[in-house]
Amino acid sequence: MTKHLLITGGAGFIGSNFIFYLLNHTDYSITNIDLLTYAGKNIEIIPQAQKSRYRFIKCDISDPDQLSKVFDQKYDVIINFAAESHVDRSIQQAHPFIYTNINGTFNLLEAVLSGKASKFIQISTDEVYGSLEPNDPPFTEKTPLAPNNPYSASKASADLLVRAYYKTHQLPIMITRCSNNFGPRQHPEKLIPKVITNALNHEVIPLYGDGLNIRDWIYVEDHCRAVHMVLEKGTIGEIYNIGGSEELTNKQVIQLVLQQLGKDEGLIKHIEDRKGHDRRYAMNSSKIRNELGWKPITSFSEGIQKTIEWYKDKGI
Ligand SMILES: NC(=O)c1ccc[n+]([C@@H]2O[C@H](COP(=O)([O-])OP(=O)(O)OC[C@H]3O[C@@H](n4cnc5c(N)ncnc54)[C@H](O)[C@@H]3O)[C@@H](O)[C@H]2O)c1
Ligand SMILES: Cc1cn([C@H]2C[C@H](O)[C@@H](COP(=O)(O)OP(=O)(O)O[C@H]3O[C@H](CO)[C@@H](O)[C@H](O)[C@H]3O)O2)c(=O)[nH]c1=O
Repeated sequence: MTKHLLITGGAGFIGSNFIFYLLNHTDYSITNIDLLTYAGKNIEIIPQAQKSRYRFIKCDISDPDQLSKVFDQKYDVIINFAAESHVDRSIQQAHPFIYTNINGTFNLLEAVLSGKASKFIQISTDEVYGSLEPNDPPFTEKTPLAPNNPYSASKASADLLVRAYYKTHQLPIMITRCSNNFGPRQHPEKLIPKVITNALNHEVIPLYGDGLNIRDWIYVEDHCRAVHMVLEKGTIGEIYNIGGSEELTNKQVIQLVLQQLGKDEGLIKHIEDRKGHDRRYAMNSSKIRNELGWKPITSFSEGIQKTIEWYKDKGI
């Protein structure tokens, strides 16, 4: 029987890529709910052949009244991508992060508890584990949570609520924690789209601090494929780390993107560091690789080429 999924945050970067992935690779029906914040701009035209399997409802997941209206049917799965996602904004103003990332997740868990969906997948982040020193081994699913900024603290709080509903109520949940995504449809407040759009517009590229902070980059479609595998084959109650195993300093990332754009490094400008800036993230993904047979297939350089092409086509 065709599955009917409730996807939250499907107008954002990863959620929209995930919806396109599912529409192209499965026969699932999808209800996409999104508040359409400044980051929710990816409400795109769904091809005619797929329209009958898709609907969009504007909804704030933190508002129980609005949320109750989307449960005009029971869903097989809720996949929660909706979040305030930008660390710099959480340092400026934390309230929306608490409101959406914690309260929103709580409301969705309550909906599952009252029988409105059969399964719940929480889309989380490597940032909940905090920061690594240069020689530390990558994060595993057993690494203790140690978030360092309001965004990551709100995501870790949500993860703990998900865990608690599993332990207390045996709610059928799973959690995925992914490293830094890049690819089409990402908001240009994030590093890679900012480098691409600023460079194409001959604008300065701000590099925080010494530029030697390390992130583990993954092409968004590899993340989408991993979440799909967790949905199909994951074990209830489990956490799955997802990483690209492409550790690069921010300076290297910018240099590689500029090289592929044929642009000059003179555009890079070192600026004041981010407060509480995590030094290094790196993911050990051996659990999802060994248990579910997933691995990333797009190299950093190939993913950057596709991403650049998408932003150029969009007319930046
Ligand atoms: N971007 C990454 O590198 C990355 C890595 C790991 C995990 N994640 C997680 O993946 C998820 C998606 O991240 P993203 O980069 O696509 O974020 P995004 O900011 O691009 O998209 C978030 C979406 O959530 C929607 N939203 C915000 N508040 C809402 C609310 N109250 N109700 C309903 N919708 C709301 C926004 O309108 C937007 O469409 C987030 O949960 C994030 O924590 C992101
Ligand atoms: C926007 C910007 C960022 N940076 C630096 C800060 C970080 O070390 C690195 C990447 O920054 P961002 O693109 O904001 O991503 P980061 O803070 O790592 O967080 C991202 O990756 C996380 C997963 O690790 C996700 O959970 C977050 O939602 C997502 O936003 O680049 C700069 O040097 N200059 C910039 O202008």
